[in-house]
Amino acid sequence: MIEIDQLSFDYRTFSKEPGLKGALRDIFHRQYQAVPALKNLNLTIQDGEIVGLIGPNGAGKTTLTKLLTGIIQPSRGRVTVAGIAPGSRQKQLLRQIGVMFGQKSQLSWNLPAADTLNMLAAIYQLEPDRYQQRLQELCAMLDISEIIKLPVRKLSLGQRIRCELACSLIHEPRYLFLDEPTIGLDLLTQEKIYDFLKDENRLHQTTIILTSHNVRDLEALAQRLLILSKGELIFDDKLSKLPLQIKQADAYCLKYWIGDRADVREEVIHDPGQLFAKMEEFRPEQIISLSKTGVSVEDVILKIYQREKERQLQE
Ligand SMILES: Nc1ncnc2c1ncn2[C@@H]1O[C@H](COP(=O)(O)OP(=O)(O)OP(=O)(O)O)[C@@H](O)[C@H]1O
Repeated sequence: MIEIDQLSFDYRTFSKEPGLKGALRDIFHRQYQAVPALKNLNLTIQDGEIVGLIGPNGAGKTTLTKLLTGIIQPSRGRVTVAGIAPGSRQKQLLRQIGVMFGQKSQLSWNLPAADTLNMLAAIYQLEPDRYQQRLQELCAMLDISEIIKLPVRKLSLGQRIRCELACSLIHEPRYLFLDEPTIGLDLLTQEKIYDFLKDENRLHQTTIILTSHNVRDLEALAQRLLILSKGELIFDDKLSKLPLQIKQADAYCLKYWIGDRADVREEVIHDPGQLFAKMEEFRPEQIISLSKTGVSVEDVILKIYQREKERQLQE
């Protein structure tokens, strides 16, 4: 379980004066400022959950991931993962954490991914049989048996990301942190990654914290959505509970003819149940078209960002 209690984090920064004089002045009278990145966050994530984390640039998502993986320590408040403070960097916890950044690689450019996997097995002191078994499982699930033998520089982005995922999961972590895992990937490869992550979560009850600006990722995977804005949690619920009702936003436009073919009618129906009932009334040839319209989850999230920005400007 991940428990976050009144968690705050401030970066300490200073402004640099321009020119040589400014640089000299800075040495003796440096003006420090605290940049609040997270403010009094309260949150509990149960084991086995897939949680999507989203928010505008600068909202504090990376800071939260860094706190949860022990890269930085809280300024105030408390965070524990499996009952241990990540900042303590205890081996017992680090072995249970896997991290993958879509934009940063943990692979060596000139070496095959298999070498990195072997190195990780040594670092995590994986028992040889267990390692081989896990490697085979990941190779089969990610379809990388041949790819891991090639130098990383020869791989496509999609192939590399699949190898990165294998590296993040080779030690069977209970908590997986993913940051923009599908950035730059084509739709088909994105789907493959979604299927893999769903299987990994189902088979091993891996808790997944997914940070992404790609709403498709969140729709495909996240059982729960967290929206951060200016270091505060402004939404924590299922996607279907987004404030502008998605149900109402979804609309089905049914076009059909009755009597003679010239009598064409169009109806907009919101409830899928009603839609099916309506379609039962017709013979298949009477239905001219059926299309889905309405507001997408992406539109709703954009509206939330805009509303938050307006609220912050008014304050
Ligand atoms: N090393 C740093 N020193 C000072 N301020 C920082 C530092 N890193 C981040 N910040 C500030 O902390 C706040 C949160 O940044 P963070 O990187 O966590 O946001 P984010 O939600 O991950 O953004 P993005 O979507 O752009 O990656 C921002 O105001 C940012 O300017």
